[in-house]
Amino acid sequence: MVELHVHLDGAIRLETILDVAKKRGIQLEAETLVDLTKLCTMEEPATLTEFLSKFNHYMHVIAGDRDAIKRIAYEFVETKAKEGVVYVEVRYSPHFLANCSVTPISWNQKEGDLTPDEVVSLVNQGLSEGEKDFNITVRSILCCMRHMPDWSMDVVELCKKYRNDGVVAMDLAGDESLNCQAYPGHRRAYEEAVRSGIHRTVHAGEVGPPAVVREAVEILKAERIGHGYHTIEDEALYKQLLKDHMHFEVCPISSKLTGACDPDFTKHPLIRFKEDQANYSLNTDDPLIFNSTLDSDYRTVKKYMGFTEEEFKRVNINSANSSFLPEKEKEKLLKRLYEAYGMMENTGF
Ligand SMILES: O=c1[nH]cnc2c1ncn2[C@H]1C[C@H](O)[C@@H](CO)O1
Repeated sequence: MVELHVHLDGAIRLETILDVAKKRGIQLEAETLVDLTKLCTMEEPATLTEFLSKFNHYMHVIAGDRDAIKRIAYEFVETKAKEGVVYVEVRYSPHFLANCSVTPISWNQKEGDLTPDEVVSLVNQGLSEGEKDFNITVRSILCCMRHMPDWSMDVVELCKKYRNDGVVAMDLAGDESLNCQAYPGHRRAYEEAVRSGIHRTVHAGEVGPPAVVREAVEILKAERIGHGYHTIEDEALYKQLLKDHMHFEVCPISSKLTGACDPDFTKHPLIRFKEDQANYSLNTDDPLIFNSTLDSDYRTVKKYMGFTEEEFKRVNINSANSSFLPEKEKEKLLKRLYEAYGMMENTGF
């Protein structure tokens, strides 16, 4: 399987949070695994804002700690390898994990000496050690945050600096009610990304209207759309994106629990994407918070949306094709998939 949309800070092991908190002498609101699970995970549909508030319960444990940051990256790779993923692009905000050279410092941390730049270097180390030990390919995407436009230029500069060290693209995450007209910092950063050949994805149309998707494509020059469910409410835009083979990074379980989509999966926009043979991937988004795995997302769409093995193959080949790997590496990944699926190379979809 190929996974293109998963947040590193939404994919931390609860055991690791408990362990690091103990080592650092940090007080948590929950002291046992059972209580921490209740605190950090969601079972019922809520809102994106409620979902985003879950990060407040544990990010202060990991942020600012070099060992912890490297560890979550390494463990992430182990988890994905066990799930049967062969290629994954994992995303995070370097600024959220830093405690210096960033304003404001997040999660009520005291100022320290860990910069966003060093965070990227630590995550890269953890990911590449994991790649070697678990034999899968991992690349990363650095996130700008909607409410922090002053960080965005930094993010694109970090993408440029680490482009030969596993960083393949930039993203814009967070609360999409904050549009880019009001926040020109993001637009400037995305313009710089285009100029420098940095790949671009944008969270859009997850809970927001099709206008946010249009802005992502037309102004930010997004090459992929994070979620994008509400695109189908603007038929002309949707048809145009279908024609352009725009890639939608779909996260089924996430879309129910964040309140992005109707909780009745049989009414999900993904069904329309499937019927139209759109270009999309299937992803976990934040498996820690949704208490999910890539397998549970696949099982969900199989059970409620009539997904077949053929469609899963098509989805993964499209995902590999829409990955932000350079052409040569993309070809290698596609070859690995074709072989695993027992397909000839030219029988793609
Ligand atoms: O599904 C999401 N929509 C918008 N923002 C999100 C989602 N999942 C995680 N994030 C935010 C919270 C994380 O701290 C940040 C970077 O990974 O991205």
